[in-house]
Amino acid sequence: MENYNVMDIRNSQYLAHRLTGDLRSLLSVGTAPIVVALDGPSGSGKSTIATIVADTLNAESMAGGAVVTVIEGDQFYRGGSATTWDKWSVGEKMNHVMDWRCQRTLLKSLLDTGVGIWRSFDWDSEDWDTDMIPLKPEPNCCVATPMVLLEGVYSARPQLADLVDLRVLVKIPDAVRHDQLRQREGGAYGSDWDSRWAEIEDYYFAEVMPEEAYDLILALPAEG
Ligand SMILES: Nc1ncnc2c1ncn2[C@@H]1O[C@H](COP(=O)(O)OP(=O)(O)OP(=O)(O)O)[C@@H](O)[C@H]1O
Ligand SMILES: Nc1ccn([C@H]2C[C@H](O)[C@@H](COP(=O)(O)O)O2)c(=O)n1
Repeated sequence: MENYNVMDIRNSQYLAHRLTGDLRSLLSVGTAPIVVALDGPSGSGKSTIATIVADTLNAESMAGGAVVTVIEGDQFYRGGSATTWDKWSVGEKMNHVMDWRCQRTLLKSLLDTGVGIWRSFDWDSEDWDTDMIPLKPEPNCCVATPMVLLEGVYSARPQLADLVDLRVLVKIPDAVRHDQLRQREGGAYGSDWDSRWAEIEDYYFAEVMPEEAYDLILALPAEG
């Protein structure tokens, strides 16, 4: 019997397989470019799932060109210093943590012109935890493919709703998610992480985007 309460890459592969099937169907009926938001709490496996889905659908492409373009949500991180962060209300934190205006401009440009240009947060900068908000000097550029997959926590937020065709929530047991975060972040994942990031994620998934606000919940089957 499968155990869904332990960290196992097959669980992300299973979720990716399910999403791939749904997106394949959508691609056969939707008008390109179709915009999909892959949302879920930090560490739930969104990036891993998005990569598997895109690799699978792109490999199937008869014409040889990419079918799915993945845009990584953490490129839009704009959190700032802990001092500034602590002064904000939960709503202000949610509004600031990711630059949804930049995401909006990018998606709109992809839909209107077929091309999008933006600058990513520089996670390698010494200044990542300051109010300076370091951005990489060289811009990113992408062209619209039949499907654009914006992955990242808050990607299904109401401020982007008119540009998004399908809102997907990745839902895995919290204990597994915490193990995945611990694996990725190592020592950086501790009590500070919970107080700094989990508070707004909890607020967002309870008050702003509860499960019923999504078009698709990507969850592992109930055990039994
Ligand atoms: N099913 C899995 N089994 C084991 N490790 C996994 C699984 N899915 C993801 N991981 C690992 O867990 C970590 C978090 O996964 P990933 O980065 O895909 O999540 P995420 O939801 O995109 O996270 P964040 O939102 O914080 O960026 C990564 O180190 C990834 O390699
Ligand atoms: N080093 C850090 C610090 C903070 N985060 C936060 C920001 C989001 O709440 C979340 C990740 O967002 P996603 O990658 O899902 O778009 O965690 C972080 O990721 N890393």
